[in-house]
Amino acid sequence: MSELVKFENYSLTFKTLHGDVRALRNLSFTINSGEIVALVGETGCGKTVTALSIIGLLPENASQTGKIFFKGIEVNHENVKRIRGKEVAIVFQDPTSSLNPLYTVERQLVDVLMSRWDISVNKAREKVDGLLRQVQLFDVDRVRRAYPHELSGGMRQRVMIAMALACEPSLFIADEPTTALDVTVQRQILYLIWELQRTKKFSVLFITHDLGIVAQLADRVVVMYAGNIVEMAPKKELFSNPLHPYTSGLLNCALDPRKKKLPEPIPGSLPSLTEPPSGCIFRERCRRVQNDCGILTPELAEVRPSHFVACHLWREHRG
Ligand SMILES: Nc1ncnc2c1ncn2[C@@H]1O[C@H](COP(=O)(O)OP(=O)(O)OP(=O)(O)O)[C@@H](O)[C@H]1O
Repeated sequence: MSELVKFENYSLTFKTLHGDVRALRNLSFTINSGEIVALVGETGCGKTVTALSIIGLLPENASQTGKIFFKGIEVNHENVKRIRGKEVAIVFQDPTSSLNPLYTVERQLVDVLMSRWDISVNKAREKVDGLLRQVQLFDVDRVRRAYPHELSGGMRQRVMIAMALACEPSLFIADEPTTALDVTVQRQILYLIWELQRTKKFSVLFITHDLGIVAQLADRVVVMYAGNIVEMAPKKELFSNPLHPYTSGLLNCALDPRKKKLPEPIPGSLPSLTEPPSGCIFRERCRRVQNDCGILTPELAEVRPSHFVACHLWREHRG
């Protein structure tokens, strides 16, 4: 498998009136061609800004260090526009805010097709039916003419996915695409993404805090905590052998209908990103904290094949 996206010691800071928010710290990971990588972690841990960094959609108060490569070429101000909306398509949680309420579905798909492929309106119109069918919107005539408010949440999300497909991306980023939908529609949309990935072979960066989704969809999992990658492994390995206390905590938190008791939450909350604690970023909430944890920052290291963890507990196992 070749590397499609590579983060190399990438850090991102937001300058604010209350100080520097260290949103991402020293991220190093890859998304390979044709794989589904799940990015998981609590709200505010940096999942969305990681995705936005790939397509350079960052606000003016952001400053970055380190590098991001796309297909082996470093992403910069000049080439990022060729990547955004062309090589990389993104679908967000709330399709309502991503769609233009004043335009029909057809108009919005035509706009995307024309700007991506530099084709005529008529050529673009011809492609709309095919795209709607690919996302299983079979009532094509009605959907083409519909405004976003005339569609259900699930249908709107399918339209968003159709807009992403119109770009024929190499990377499809799905940022909590099912969080706003009810459970049955959620499953349908997930299945659709999975099926499209299998046929079109694009890579997927799937952002979620739902480990149930990860268990079904992902090939590999990257666990983030307060802007840091704390663990990274193939899905089966991560679920059967979680090494970081934070990952274990997340897995324990998952609701299991077979258990009689409510799962125990991870105590405490995310640390300040303006004044992060010294040493290990997770130590204030960790049940297995040791003396070293307050002094040394654990590095992400491979302790089993393809299994990386940033935790002093596994220091002896580093390769
Ligand atoms: N423009 C900004 N200025 C200052 N801080 C920001 C800005 N954008 C994001 N942040 C901060 O960066 C951190 C990471 O945010 P991000 O949206 O990536 O989290 P997330 O893991 O995607 O959360 P969620 O699951 O809620 O979407 C948060 O602490 C957030 O407040």
